[in-house]
Amino acid sequence: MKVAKFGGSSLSSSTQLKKVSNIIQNDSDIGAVVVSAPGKRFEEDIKVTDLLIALHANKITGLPYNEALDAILSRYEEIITGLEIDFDLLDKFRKTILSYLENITDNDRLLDALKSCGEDFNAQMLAKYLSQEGTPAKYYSPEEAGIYVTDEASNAKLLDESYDNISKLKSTEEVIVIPGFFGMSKNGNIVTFPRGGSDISGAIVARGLDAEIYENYTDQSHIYSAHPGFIDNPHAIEELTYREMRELSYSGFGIFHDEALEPLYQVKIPVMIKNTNAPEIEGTKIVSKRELIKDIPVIGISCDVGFTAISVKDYLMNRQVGYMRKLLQIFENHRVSVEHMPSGIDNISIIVRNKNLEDKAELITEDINDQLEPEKVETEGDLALLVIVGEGMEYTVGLANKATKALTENDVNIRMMNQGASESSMVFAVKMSEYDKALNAVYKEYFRNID
Ligand SMILES: Nc1ncnc2c1ncn2[C@@H]1O[C@H](COP(=O)(O)OP(=O)(O)O)[C@@H](O)[C@H]1O
Ligand SMILES: N[C@@H](CC(=O)OP(=O)(O)O)C(=O)O
Repeated sequence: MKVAKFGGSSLSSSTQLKKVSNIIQNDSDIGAVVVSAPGKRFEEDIKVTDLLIALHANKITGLPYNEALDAILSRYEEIITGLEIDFDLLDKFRKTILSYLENITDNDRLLDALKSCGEDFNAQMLAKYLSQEGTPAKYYSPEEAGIYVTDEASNAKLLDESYDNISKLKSTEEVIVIPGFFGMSKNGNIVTFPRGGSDISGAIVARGLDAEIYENYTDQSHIYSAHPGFIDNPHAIEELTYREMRELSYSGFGIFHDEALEPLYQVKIPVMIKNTNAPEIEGTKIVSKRELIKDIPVIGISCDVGFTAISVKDYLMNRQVGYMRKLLQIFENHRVSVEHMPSGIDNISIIVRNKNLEDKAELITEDINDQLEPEKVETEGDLALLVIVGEGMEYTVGLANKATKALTENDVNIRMMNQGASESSMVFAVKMSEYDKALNAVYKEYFRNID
């Protein structure tokens, strides 16, 4: 049995929902479907999840919200009309949103409940349409499916008992349709996963139902070796491992959520990335282990922007026992998580994401000066990280040299570099303004002779 997850780009309009329905009807192995909210129909369009977030912002700041509500409902009206399904659904959706707005007093809880509507309504519409088209389908809310999560708003983590609950759905005769992106806490709150989290829901359902394969449908036929928005005609990856995918999606490959691999890797359910607009193309497979390809040690190069390096220089740092612990403690005290820490004998750089650092750089610097009394503390913002990933890198000599050569020849100033302990990744920090140039230079160096 397969579990198929369809992303926002696959469900952005009635035309897209019809394609999704065709895929399900033509593949009797698909036993369960997880859906996202309607995504963008064109470049400047707004995802329904973002419209719901805007509605919430209006509500909590006391601004009128009727226009925001109408913008959301008009997306569903187009789909209901195009699919010619029961028009009463639209009234039901309006009442659901209004009841959340009227009854949920806590702002964070209200945000999660509103965000959940995007996927929840899509799942109800798809189940109706499939049944109408002759493929009996049954909608299950996450609560009905037994998807229970922790109670921290917008940061759901799955409770393990959910897998047993979901497995009870195995005997369902109809195609199961479940909304992605949220679960229910034991306190009865709707709690969403982080953004892009329908991929996580899909993985959870695949594991709960012991699926043979988890198909993840999007608007690309493959995962490419670099973001197709930045590299022309990038190399299409046939197969990559969970470990490679996690590194790449954590650092910029937005096509599949890095946390969606966690439910899968122990039970080794493979993931197929497929295109809703071209389902006949096989796609990219994510597996627990793969054959290494001799001439392709690097599988992908991702690039992510918005980092700051806080660098500390202290003579004989290496001789001071507990120095790193004290330094890291300062970041922990400010609740800032650390991404990388390249170091030398007398210096160390702590690299953090700007969105986690917020405006705490000065306070952290003050604490470092007070508690460690180093020679110098420097902060450099506006950095981008280039992450080069491949299980084959461990066995190939001269790969770092290739990257530094390409960057130097293209006048890109390398601010820092770090080789992961696993030897299956390397990280280069460059100025944010140079990341496009850096990515193109390094990509060409590794993939010049590979189509
Ligand atoms: N290496 C990559 N290969 C393919 N797509 C990528 C890659 N990196 C980023 N993307 C982006 O991921 C997008 C698909 O992910 P997402 O927007 O989450 O889709 P969906 O709405 O289907 O869930 C693509 O349109 C593409 O812009
Ligand atoms: N709709 C949610 C969850 C999600 O996974 O969406 P998508 O499949 O479009 O990435 C979001 O926009 O974050």
